[in-house]
Amino acid sequence: MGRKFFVGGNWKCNGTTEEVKKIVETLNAGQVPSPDVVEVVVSPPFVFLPVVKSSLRPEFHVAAQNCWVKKGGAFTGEVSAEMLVNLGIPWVILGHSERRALLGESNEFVGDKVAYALSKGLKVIACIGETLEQREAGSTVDVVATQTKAIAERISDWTNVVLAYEPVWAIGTGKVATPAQAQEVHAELRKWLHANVSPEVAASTRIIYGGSVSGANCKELAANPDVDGFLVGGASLKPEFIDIIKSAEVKKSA
Ligand SMILES: O=C(CO)COP(=O)(O)O
Repeated sequence: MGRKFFVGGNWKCNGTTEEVKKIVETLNAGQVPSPDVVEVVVSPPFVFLPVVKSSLRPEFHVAAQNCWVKKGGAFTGEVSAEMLVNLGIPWVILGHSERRALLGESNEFVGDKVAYALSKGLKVIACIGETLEQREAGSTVDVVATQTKAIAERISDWTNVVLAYEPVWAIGTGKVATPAQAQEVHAELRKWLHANVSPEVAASTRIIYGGSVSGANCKELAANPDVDGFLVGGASLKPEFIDIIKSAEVKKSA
């Protein structure tokens, strides 16, 4: 299997030049496990990608927070997958719930984006997750399976995909999923991949958790067998991100 622990930092729409410099300094000074144990990817806003890429320690990588669904052209305000490749940006986050909810990105649109980005050689952190209403209605597994299906139907190779389960009710709310809640959905997703894609893809695809992950709760979450890492929002802007990266050690000793 060998699913390497993955910790992503999604900076969202935050940061000034000065703040970005400070965050990078903190990341560069942090004592973290070796890249054999944990893969670290930080995702600043587009405008800061070049400076972060050039100043960040070399074993950490960068991700864009979005890209356009097809080849660039007359799409004002968009950034294409080709541009990210041209700048040497290896990763992109797609389908974040904030974009799904606020910008109306549908499952199909996200699936198309994932397929296009992969076809251009980008690695993709694909986000899925249910709202509170959906969870309370008992449809969590259906919702995340439908979101995953829209991706699975459009791609044939999962090697460069990390699936980020981010329950919407846990994002930016301080209300983290319990380790049992996270494990349950991750296990269901792996089961879905096993049945609908392949046993190999189910065994090798990293499924990471996002939603109010902090230095205080990361170890307990990381201890779950199907939690292969995190996508961190607010705490990725703070020094505690280093502690979250360190939670990879929990796997090593498991
Ligand atoms: O949306 C997230 C990461 O993509 C999670 O955000 P928070 O960690 O701030 O809840």
